[in-house]
Amino acid sequence: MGIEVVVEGLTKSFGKQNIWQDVSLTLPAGEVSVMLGPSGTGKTVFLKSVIGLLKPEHGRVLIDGVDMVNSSEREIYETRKVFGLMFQDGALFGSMSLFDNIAFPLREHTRKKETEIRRIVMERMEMVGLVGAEGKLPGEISGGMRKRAGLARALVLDPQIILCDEPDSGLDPVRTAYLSQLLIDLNAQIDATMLIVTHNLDIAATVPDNMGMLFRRRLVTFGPREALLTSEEPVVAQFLGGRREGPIGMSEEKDAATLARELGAGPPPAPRPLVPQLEPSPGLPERRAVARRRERVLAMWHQLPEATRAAIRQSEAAAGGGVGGVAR
Ligand SMILES: Nc1ncnc2c1ncn2[C@@H]1O[C@H](COP(=O)(O)OP(=O)(O)OP(=O)(O)O)[C@@H](O)[C@H]1O
Repeated sequence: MGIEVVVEGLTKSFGKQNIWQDVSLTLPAGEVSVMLGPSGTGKTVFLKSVIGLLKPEHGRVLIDGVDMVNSSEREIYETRKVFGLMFQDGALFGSMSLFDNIAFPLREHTRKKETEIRRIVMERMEMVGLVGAEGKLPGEISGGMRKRAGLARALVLDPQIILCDEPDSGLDPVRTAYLSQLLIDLNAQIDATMLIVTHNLDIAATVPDNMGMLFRRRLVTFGPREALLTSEEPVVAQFLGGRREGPIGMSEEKDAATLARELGAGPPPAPRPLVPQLEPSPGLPERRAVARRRERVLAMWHQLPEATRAAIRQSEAAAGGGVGGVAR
C-alpha cells in the first residue's frame, strides 16, 4: 500500500519572493489527490519540496518517519526511492529508445539482470499501452505517448508514492480522458499514494479522492473532492468554474476595485454539476483507497458542510455504495 505524506507548516521563498507559507496537509495513504492553483502559485515548487529537491525554510515533510526537509542528504536520497515522478514533458532522454528510457532507473538504482529488467519494463509498458513502441525514440512519438512513457518510467521501481506534474499539459481532451482513466487504473493496480498537479478541470472533477488549492501564498483548502467541488470559497468556485469573475486575475491577483464591481453585478454563477468519480476499467480490481477514504470521511462527517455531505451521498449512490448509517 502507498505511504502517507504528512506536510507540516511548510514555507518556501526564493530570496525575497515568498512562494507559499505554512502549508499543512496529509496525503492519505493510497488515495489520489490533486493540487490545483493558478499558474505560478508554486505547485511545482511544492512537488519538488515533497521529494526534497528544494529546501523550504520552515516546516517538515514526513515520509515513513523521514523528514524530507531536514534529514541528511543520504537519508533523503534513500527515501526518494519510494517515489515515482512524472514530469510535464515526460523528461525522457532524446537519444535513448523508449525501452532504454524506461529501463534507466532499474539500471541506475538496482543490480537486476537484463532479463528481469526486460520483464519489468514490458509489464509497465503494457500498463500504459505502449507495447510495440519499445524501439522508438522520444522524438518519433506523440506528446501523449511521451507522457505515458514518462509514467511507465515512474513506475519501474514500484513506487509507493507517485507525483505527477501536469500530466495533461499539451494533450487534447480525448487523450486527457484516457490519461485520467489510466491514473485511476494505476491506483487500482498498485494502490500507491498519488499527487497530481494540474489545471485541468475534467481531471479535477473525475479523478481525485481529495483536492487542494494553492492561492496567494497559502493552501486555501485541502479535503475530500466533494468539499472543493461544492465549495463557496470564491477562489475555489472561480477556478473550478473556469470563470473570469472572482479573485483570480490575469496576473494572479485581481485588484480590489474590479472585485467590488463584480460583486455588485449579481449573484455568482451556479457551480458545475457534480460528475461521478472514475471507476477502474472492467477486469481490474476495486481501488482499495475507496473503503479507506469512506472511513476517513465518516470520521469527519459532522464537520463537513451540508452541501459537501449531500455531494458525498450523491457520489456514493452513483458508485453503488453507501456511506452507512452515520452518514444521514
Ligand atoms: N529555482 C527557482 N529559483 C527561483 N525562483 C523559482 C525557482 N523555481 C520556481 N521559482 C518561482 O516560483 C514560482 C512558482 O513556480 P512554480 O513553477 O512552482 O509554479 P506553478 O504553480 O507550478 O505554475 P504553472 O502552473 O504555471 O506550472 C514562480 O514565480 C517561479 O518563478
